[in-house]
Amino acid sequence: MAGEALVRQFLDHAERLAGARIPDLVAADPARAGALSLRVGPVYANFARQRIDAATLATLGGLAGHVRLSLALRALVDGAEVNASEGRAALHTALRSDLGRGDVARAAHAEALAARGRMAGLVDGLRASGVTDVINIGIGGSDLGPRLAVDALKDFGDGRFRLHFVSNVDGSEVQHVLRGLDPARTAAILVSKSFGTQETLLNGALVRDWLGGSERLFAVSANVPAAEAFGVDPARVLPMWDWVGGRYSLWSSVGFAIALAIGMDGFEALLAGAAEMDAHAVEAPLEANLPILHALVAVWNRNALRLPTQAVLPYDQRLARLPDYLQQLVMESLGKSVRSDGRSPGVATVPVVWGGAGTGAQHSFFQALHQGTDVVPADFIGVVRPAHGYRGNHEALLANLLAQAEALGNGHAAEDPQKAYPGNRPSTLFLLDELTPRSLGALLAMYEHSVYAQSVLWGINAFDQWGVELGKRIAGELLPALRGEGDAGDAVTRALIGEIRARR
Ligand SMILES: O=P(O)(O)OC[C@H]1O[C@](O)(CO)[C@@H](O)[C@@H]1O
Repeated sequence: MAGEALVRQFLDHAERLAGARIPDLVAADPARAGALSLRVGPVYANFARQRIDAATLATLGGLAGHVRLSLALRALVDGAEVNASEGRAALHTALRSDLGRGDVARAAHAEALAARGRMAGLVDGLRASGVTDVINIGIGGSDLGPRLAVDALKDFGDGRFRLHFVSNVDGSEVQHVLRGLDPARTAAILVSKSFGTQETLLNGALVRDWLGGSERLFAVSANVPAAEAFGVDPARVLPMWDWVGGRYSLWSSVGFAIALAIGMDGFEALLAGAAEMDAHAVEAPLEANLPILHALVAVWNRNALRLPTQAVLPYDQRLARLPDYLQQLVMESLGKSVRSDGRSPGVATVPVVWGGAGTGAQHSFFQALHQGTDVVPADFIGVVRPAHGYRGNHEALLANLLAQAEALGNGHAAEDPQKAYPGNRPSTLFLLDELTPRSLGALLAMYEHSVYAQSVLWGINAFDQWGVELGKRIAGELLPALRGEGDAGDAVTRALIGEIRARR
């Protein structure tokens, strides 16, 4: 079907479903809960509480076919130049899968395996040393992925190392981390794809000097000469490549801290979980493809229901950092208002991603989710089998998870309007059998593929981030002015600099 006809259909469905109520959709079809669910390895997803129906999904599937989503996924893993503005591939899948066809993908996979072998050697060396504490110094993708995985997978480590993270250029963070550590028993990993990031270089220099030498200084970078010039021994520099985006990089040597926390076997299991999702994303038909379904629902919520934000609500304290991680993955990837071909997408793109872990979040922002004027679609993520023996707690956690999705969807009538719940608030519910390296890998890869699929549907580049450059440049120009060396900034900034300087 031609594109315009599909868009017309999409708009017709949007109008039809604008008035539809989730409880009615559920009541109308006894098979809905099963029909709108999908399992891929350890990840189960249920879309029955989304404001969609079979006809909508057929049209969305038509749109996916129209933009050749399956071919686009294949092009991604094969190493096509999907990052057009930088003339690069985005081969994060090659870090964990050998799905890619052709020389480019195969060469990338071979390089990834070689780097992983070197990383395993460094892990062994550190384990055999007297080091007790390791600091990961990096920001954005060089921080959020390792931080999330180290936190989420604590139960899988033997506790050989205490892992610490420093990302902010705010000196309080590094001060608090260094306090109480012994430089003679601490190692630091500088993680920076570019090795040009202000925060990481400043913090890295502080820690390098604090360590009093470079024997316990490691680096992960695509800019090996800069890491060496910084004083890191080449034997302790692990490679990165321009074909891996920072926010897609935890599967590379950027995951060194993860391997230190859970061992190489655990790290390999994380990659295997992601590889399972890669194979599914590339091979499953559109209508039974979890990341594609997730992406179609995201586009539906953004463009048909016009919902401006998206909540991520893990019901597992170990996943408390997932909203932060997904904020970068989604918002840096999809925060674009120009298509790759230079045209306007013509529709809204990225939602604001936010969230927090249940049940704590229930006692902070859930009031607004239930009765606020904006409808916020949510991804709930629960874990069936806990890693602790407190059965009563876990049952209460799961009961809360199920209750919140039901309450948001169905609402509740009351005579007193203050006490009424409008409901009709869509959500997707994920269940992991257990939180393991494998299931975490599969879940994160699901989000990566969904983000890429959304970018293809909108025609935007998911792999560049030009929007972060201007602020960095201006900060560089303001630095001398803050020190009192000349003038910079506009009238407001100059007034603010004056205020700061007067109070120093
Ligand atoms: O790993 P690097 O090069 O230090 O970059 C850190 C982060 O900075 C960004 O480039 C944004 O400023 C992210 O995309 C990236 O993850």
